[in-house]
Amino acid sequence: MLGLPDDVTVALFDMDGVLTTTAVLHQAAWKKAFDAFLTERGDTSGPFTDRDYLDYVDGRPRLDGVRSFLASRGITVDDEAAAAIGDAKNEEFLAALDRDGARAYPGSLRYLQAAREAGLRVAVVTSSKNGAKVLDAAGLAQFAQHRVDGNTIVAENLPGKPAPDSYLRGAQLMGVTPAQAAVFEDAISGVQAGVAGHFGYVVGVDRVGGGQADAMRAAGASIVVTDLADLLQS
Ligand SMILES: O=P(O)(O)OC[C@H]1O[C@@H](O)[C@H](O)[C@@H](O)[C@@H]1O
Repeated sequence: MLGLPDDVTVALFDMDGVLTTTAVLHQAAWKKAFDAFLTERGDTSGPFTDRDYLDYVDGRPRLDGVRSFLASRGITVDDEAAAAIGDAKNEEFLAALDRDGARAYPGSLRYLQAAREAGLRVAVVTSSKNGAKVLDAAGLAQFAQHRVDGNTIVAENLPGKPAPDSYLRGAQLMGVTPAQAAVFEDAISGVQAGVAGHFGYVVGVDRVGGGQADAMRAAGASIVVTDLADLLQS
């Protein structure tokens, strides 16, 4: 009924782009911050693109995203400069969140309600330090028994996605083995994390089209859907 293997008793949901419509706000905030940085530096490699977001930033903790994108352009900066780009991005993101708000995808809300009715237990595993704020704004905090977020990752010194550690921490908090948990992800780095952690099922949620579904399958996703409600029919 939930479209998952029978031995899966816990769902570990990524947040931005899986449960909430906020992935686009992150992407736009990153573009503003990186383009300002590149312009200021007189860099001629071109502006930050949609492809850059998907390949280097999507799903990763804030500073990992900064480092990963800059490395792709052959740019190295000190810790202070990296943090300043991350801070600028967060200011943009918080302003956009105030302006546009965070909404749950209707299909994701239906899936969470169905999960609750079926007794599937739920945690949220997000790289974002704004996890609590976004879940509250979207009215979804009530569904999650535990949350691993960007603050947990820093406090516990966990390697970020694509490493599996944040999801493994989520499974541990829920008291299950990875084989008993399903991972739900919209980022390639997150699918890779679910596969690396040997989770029982890895659901890729393709919100962008293009080659994303194929890339998720190549990364090892068990199934790719465009909306969580698609799983309710399977
Ligand atoms: O800057 P924050 O809110 O801590 O978020 C870090 C990352 O969190 C992830 O959930 C998003 O996919 C990324 O786009 C974002 O950069």
